[in-house]
Amino acid sequence: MHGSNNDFFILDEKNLEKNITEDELSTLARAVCDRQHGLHGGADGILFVTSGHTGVAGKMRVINADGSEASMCGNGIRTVARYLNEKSGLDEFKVETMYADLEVKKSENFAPDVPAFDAEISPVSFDAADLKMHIGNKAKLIDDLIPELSKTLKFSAVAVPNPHLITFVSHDVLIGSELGKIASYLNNGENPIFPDGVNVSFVEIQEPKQIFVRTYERGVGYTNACGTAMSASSLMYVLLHPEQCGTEQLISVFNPGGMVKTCVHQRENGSYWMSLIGNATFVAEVKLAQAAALKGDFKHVVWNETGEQKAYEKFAAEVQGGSHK
Ligand SMILES: N[C@H](CCC[C@H](N)C(=O)O)C(=O)O
Repeated sequence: MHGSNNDFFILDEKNLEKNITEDELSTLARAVCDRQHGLHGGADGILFVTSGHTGVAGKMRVINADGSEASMCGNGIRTVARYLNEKSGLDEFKVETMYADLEVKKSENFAPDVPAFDAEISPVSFDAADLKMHIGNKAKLIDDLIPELSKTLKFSAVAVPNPHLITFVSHDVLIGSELGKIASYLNNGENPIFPDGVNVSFVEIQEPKQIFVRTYERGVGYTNACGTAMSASSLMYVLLHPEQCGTEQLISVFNPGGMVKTCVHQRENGSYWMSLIGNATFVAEVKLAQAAALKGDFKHVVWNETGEQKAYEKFAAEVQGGSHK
């Protein structure tokens, strides 16, 4: 399944032939997601769906393509919401994630045969501890320089709850090589600033309430879109450009894979959360022996396409015209 062509294999614990260990789950993700030797061209990660605790329709765990686990996945939770909606018949429910049970609900289709869901993105924190960020004794980083990374770009760091490093840039910088350089340094090999890595996004403001977000993801690399990054970028857009957009206002967020809508909300206690509204496209139903999958042997996979991808590509082509890309 995918959200904005940020694609995942959804693995429902109920379909396992036998229990899977933590190591096997990590090995499985690396095997099936590999873009060269993986399953049907690979994916950006595995979303492992289990029953979860009372009060939720299911639980989502996020395993990146490199086998690392993340606390949240914005595009992913919309696809899990669709998966659970079709299993349960519920249009509005909660999904358990590592740090919170999040509200999801079925939305209006974005286009014919492009189903959409609305997901709560929360909790949000600016604290260095929650970001596992070390920049001197800074407790937060809001629109500030990190000289080790860039002499000119100003960054903001926010956990939603997975960690994001965001900077607002010109179109030329957005499409340049700076993002890859900075994100590779922070994610591939040791670095003292984000020892656990961080998702890095460059954001271009195209017009009021319309931004373009390009992300290099921790544990994956460049993706077509990153839902939590688009949500975090929307929050920083509202906080740093209040003259253009406030809370409770819809933002169009374009990305290399398509477009989503976001909205920033602030609770009575001052904390923020975001709505992330976008497609949840079901590409194919996949059947494969568990032992073969673990070995990266995909010769006997059964792959049944749903036909939805065509409709999504048509939608993405139409909206990209609107993003003065
Ligand atoms: N790579 C992310 C997890 C996947 C998030 C992304 N695919 C999304 O849609 O939010 C991390 O390690 O924090």
